[in-house]
Amino acid sequence: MPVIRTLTKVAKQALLSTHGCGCQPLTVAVRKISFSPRQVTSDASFHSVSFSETDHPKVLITGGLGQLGVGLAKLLRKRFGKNNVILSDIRKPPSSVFHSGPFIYSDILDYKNLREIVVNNRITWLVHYSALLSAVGEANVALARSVNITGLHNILDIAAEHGLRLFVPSTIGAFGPSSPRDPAPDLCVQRPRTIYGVSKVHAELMGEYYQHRYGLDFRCLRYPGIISADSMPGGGTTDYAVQIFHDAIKTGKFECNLKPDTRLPMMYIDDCLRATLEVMEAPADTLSMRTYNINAMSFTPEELAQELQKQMPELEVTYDIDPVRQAIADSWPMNFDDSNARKDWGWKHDYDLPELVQTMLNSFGADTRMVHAS
Ligand SMILES: NC(=O)c1ccc[n+]([C@@H]2O[C@H](COP(=O)([O-])OP(=O)(O)OC[C@H]3O[C@@H](n4cnc5c(N)ncnc54)[C@H](O)[C@@H]3O)[C@@H](O)[C@H]2O)c1
Ligand SMILES: C[C@@H](O)[C@H](N)C(=O)O
Repeated sequence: MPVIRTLTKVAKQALLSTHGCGCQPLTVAVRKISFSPRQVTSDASFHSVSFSETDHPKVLITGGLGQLGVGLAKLLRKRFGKNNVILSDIRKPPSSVFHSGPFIYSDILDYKNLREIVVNNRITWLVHYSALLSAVGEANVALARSVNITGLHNILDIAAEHGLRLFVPSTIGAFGPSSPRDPAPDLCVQRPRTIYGVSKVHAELMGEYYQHRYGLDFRCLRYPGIISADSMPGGGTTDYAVQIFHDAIKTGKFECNLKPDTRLPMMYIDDCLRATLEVMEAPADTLSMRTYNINAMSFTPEELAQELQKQMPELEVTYDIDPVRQAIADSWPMNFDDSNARKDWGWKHDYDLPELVQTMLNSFGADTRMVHAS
């Protein structure tokens, strides 16, 4: 590829001018030079902006209006200050979000616009949440390929060019039917059968490649299905585990689109967002790898319903299986081995199934009483 050829030439020239003999391995020289994988000319002068240890990061979150972004912004703003965390998306923010801190329009398919945002706001950390999830991805493969793969390429190049610390979430969906399922370790066969999963394996590999090749500070967690009370999921296979709370409280009934014995790894949103902050703050030398599984609990729809029924005995759960979602779920791990995250940077979850159910019901207030009474 011409870009790679140009980069190799630049790297070789830099190597020769710095070390004379040029006897160091090329990869070492490449890591030391903060050049961009895109838009590099042979006479470009490379420099990186340095920040003092006490500076807070300046964070940009892409795809920030989905299930996870607003909660992450809240957590990061508490830690780094309101104005140091910018939420972005292509959708119009609700007024509560718009008034809670900086929000900006950003389409990750628009490379120049992304670069302008990073430069003008002196961004140092990028959290890349934009994606099409597993079920909506299967319904629109072309768009999923574009957002999840082309969009990621833009993000990687911007991050490498501007020396950003980059977080890209991966997922249980990055595994497939030939992966070990109970539990899935960090390193094993990954042959997912969805465009979502394929794009996430691609993201893991590209991020790690950019880390080795260009010194990009890439960090990635494979999230389980995430459960939250005040934000709705964006079209995934694990959505049922959020919807059940809404329907239980509103109507006392829930129709599940997965079979009662479909076991999947799940996590309460607070654990997920805290893990994200923790891995972003972890000193680089504690990270023996750049893509980690994180785990909390693992349950089936039947087990979740039973836990809910302890507090809402009248809850009726029926099953009407969605074949697309069921096939996806059947190809995913039932459990995650996250021992490397626990060992390397001290990952520890707070919420198991009983605490999750209690916390979700508490978030919905006293509404459970209405169902009990009806
Ligand atoms: N929620 C989960 O259970 C879960 C589990 C594993 C991994 N993840 C990952 O975490 C990240 C966030 O997940 P989420 O649940 O908040 O997703 P979501 O589907 O709720 O939100 C994704 C956001 O991306 C935005 N988006 C779409 N196209 C865009 C574009 N061209 N430019 C900019 N933004 C665009 C959408 O408007 C949306 O707000 C995703 O990468 C997802 O793969 C989520
Ligand atoms: C698991 C995760 O990646 C997402 N919630 C999905 O089901 O697609």
